[in-house]
Amino acid sequence: MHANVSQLPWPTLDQPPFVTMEPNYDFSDSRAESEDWYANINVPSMGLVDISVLSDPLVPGVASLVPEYQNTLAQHAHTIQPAVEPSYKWHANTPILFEPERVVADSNKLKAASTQPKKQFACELCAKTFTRRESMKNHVSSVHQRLKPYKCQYAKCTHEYSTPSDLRRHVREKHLRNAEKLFICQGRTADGNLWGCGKRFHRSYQLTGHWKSNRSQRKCHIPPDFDYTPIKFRIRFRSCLLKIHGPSARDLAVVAAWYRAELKNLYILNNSEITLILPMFRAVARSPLSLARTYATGKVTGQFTGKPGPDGKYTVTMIPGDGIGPEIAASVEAIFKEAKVPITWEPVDVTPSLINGKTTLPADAVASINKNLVALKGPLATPVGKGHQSMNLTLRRTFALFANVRPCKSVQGYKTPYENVDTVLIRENTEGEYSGIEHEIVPGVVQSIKLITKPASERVIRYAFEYAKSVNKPEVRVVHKASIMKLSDGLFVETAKEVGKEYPDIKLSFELLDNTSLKLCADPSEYKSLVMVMPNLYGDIMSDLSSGLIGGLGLTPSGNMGNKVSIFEAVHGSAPDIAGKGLANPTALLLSSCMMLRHMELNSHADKIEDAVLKTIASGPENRTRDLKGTSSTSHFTEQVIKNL
Ligand SMILES: NC(=O)C1=CN([C@@H]2O[C@H](COP(=O)(O)OP(=O)(O)OC[C@H]3O[C@@H](n4cnc5c(N)ncnc54)[C@H](O)[C@@H]3O)[C@@H](O)[C@H]2O)C=CC1
Ligand SMILES: O=C(O)CCC(=O)C(=O)O
Repeated sequence: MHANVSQLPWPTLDQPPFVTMEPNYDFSDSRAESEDWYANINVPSMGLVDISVLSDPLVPGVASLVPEYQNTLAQHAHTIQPAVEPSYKWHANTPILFEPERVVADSNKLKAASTQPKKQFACELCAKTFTRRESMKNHVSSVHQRLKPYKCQYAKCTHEYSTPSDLRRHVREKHLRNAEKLFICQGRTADGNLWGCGKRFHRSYQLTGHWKSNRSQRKCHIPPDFDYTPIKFRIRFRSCLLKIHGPSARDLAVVAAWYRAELKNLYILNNSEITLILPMFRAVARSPLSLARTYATGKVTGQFTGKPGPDGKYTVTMIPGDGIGPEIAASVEAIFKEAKVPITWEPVDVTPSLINGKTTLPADAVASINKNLVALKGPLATPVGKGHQSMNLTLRRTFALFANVRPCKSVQGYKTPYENVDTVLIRENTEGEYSGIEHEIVPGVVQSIKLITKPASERVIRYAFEYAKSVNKPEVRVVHKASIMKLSDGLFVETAKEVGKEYPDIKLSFELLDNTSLKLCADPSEYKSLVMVMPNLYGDIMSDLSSGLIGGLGLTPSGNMGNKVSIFEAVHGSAPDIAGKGLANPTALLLSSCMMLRHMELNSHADKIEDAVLKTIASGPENRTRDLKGTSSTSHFTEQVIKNL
């Protein structure tokens, strides 16, 4: 039978998958980390099984918390991928087949091999194996001596080592002595058993009665009666590195499923990955889980550099906007006040003025945004077919807000035809069809110029790649119509191909806009694992289309990102049909404000507000606004969010 692991049914989890423990094993012995060790203890083995099951959403959280680890993550992008339940990703180099015959064959091979002297000490830097540890060490020092590619990643630590195990030892001894809440679990599965060890971090768990230690020998023994009941895991372990070796894909799946159910953050990694990201885990283990950024913005550009005032509060420019703008802005302000967000709003007016025939922003508004570097904006109405240019576009051009990030995520508790929609598109925000270069050639004939430039295409496409990296999405998809607009969209596509070369770990794909529209409507699940990037108008349209998939424009936030300034706003417009009636849904602006808070690194406030908003929507139609088939007014919704804070 050849069944691919991903075809196995997702296991049911009535019981924890571990029953017995490996008694008194000294985990400080590095042999535990080599494949040969498993051969020694005669586990019928299909080889070292490395699976990369990552529970989203920690990776983006990690990346945002410790930017210097982004490279590490990028290097391992091929193995570190967010798991999309219920499938799991297996190590790229280790195709696993659920193949009982092979297990038997493998164990026969092992038995045969055990009669010969074993070459069980592998050089970690090349493929050579040795029968004696000393020979292996001699080989390392003579062949690889001068190479010290393994650098300690702790801040201010400059140690470099030639082997991963040396680096590992250094990290353990120098940096992890006082680690808290970090659990490294090394295990194997056989008949569903798992054993593990907290190494010498057990003290912080206070699992008294279960752990014995001999600190002088730096050893930790797991007594045979160690009780791994899930409740302890649930309480104690927030981040867990779990390494599983085993003969049965199903066992691995059960363990993975169990841990995913019990732990918010689970990574299953191979040895070298563990070494590399250990410090990162340590940082994360000490941080709130809330660092996971759901409505995230890319961290590459638009980094917020503002500083709080002497009162500890940040000043943020508030543009209430037109139509429903003031109503939804008031809702945000009320909720922020109750949530005690350390922000002082600086309201500004952006009524346009025509100076030398150009639509111009009021100088006060420009000064405020330049000073505060961040703004929250309600919708601004633009007259159709006449009158001033769009103030929305003027703002984006004035502050060079070149990338518009538009995430769109199903709202739990509000049912729509598709569940688990999770798309993100990045819209070029300064030119394209929105460049506003239009003229009448002769009466009845007008020309509108779609301006596409290489620099603008390049920066938004690079932003899309960096964004994909930071939220751990493996693919960037360029949405275009270069079949028709061969030069303009053609330039966008060609630029993407060039930029894509800088990101070999991220897949670059292309799709015609009409096809994307069809596919998004027919089944948006494919778009979960990628970031779309596209010229301006396409982004505008596709983001409204995406909003339709999750319940409408009242739900979708956005961020206009520049290198210095960023402005956050809902995707929707001023909704003149419901303005002043108390019917507006403030969710989109609230979620935009959460994006803004995360951009400002005020993550816990963002989480608190986002949770309260989503909880309110899920609580029933009486607390939902009319656009979500509810009966609530804007003010009632706001009160409920405040109650749920
Ligand atoms: N970024 C911005 O400030 C944008 C401004 N606009 C401007 O907004 C004005 C109105 O444009 P429309 O085409 O009508 O688009 P719109 O987005 O304002 O409204 C479209 C539909 O969605 C509903 N809707 C939108 N937001 C809602 C919310 N928060 N709660 C409940 N229902 C909501 C409206 O009632 C309407 O039925 C125009 O002047 C347009 O130029 C349009 C899009 C974006
Ligand atoms: O400025 C406007 O009226 C429309 C702006 C727009 O298309 C957008 O924000 O998506």
